[in-house]
Amino acid sequence: MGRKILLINGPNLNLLGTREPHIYGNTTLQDVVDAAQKQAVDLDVSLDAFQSNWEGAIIDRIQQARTEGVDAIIINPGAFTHTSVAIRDALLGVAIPFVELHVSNVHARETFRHHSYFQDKAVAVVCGMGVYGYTAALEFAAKYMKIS
Ligand SMILES: O=C1C[C@@](O)(C(=O)O)C[C@@H](O)[C@@H]1O
Repeated sequence: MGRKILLINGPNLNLLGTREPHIYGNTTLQDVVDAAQKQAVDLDVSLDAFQSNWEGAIIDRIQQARTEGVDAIIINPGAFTHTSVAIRDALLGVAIPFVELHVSNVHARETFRHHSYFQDKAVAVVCGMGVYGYTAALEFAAKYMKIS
């Protein structure tokens, strides 16, 4: 088995597929996770997926990742992207390389979405590819991302 990858989705991403479909599309989070699990088998990596609407739960999950030997994290922090120093600190605290992911092109939206507390620390930032971004990020994390 290859790398151990953790996929984290933050607040309101449980509503994917029904939430503002003109922005986020019609694919549900369950569909995204199922497709990612199939892709993980093909890529010979182990994938664990976690979603929470709670900042503290996301921080706890990130801290747990260190004890599990997770090699890489893919995170869509949702609105916490633009607010959370605490999640940023958690990612830096565990020192696990991560990819920041957004379904929508945040730079083409409201100005408050242009700033990210993660972008300067992420190995890569994926945005505006719709849910295909999850496929791209997983392939990158499994095959090309440098891990320490
Ligand atoms: O909840 C989200 C989803 C998002 O991270 C995206 O996937 O495009 C973009 C964020 O600005 C927003 O708050």
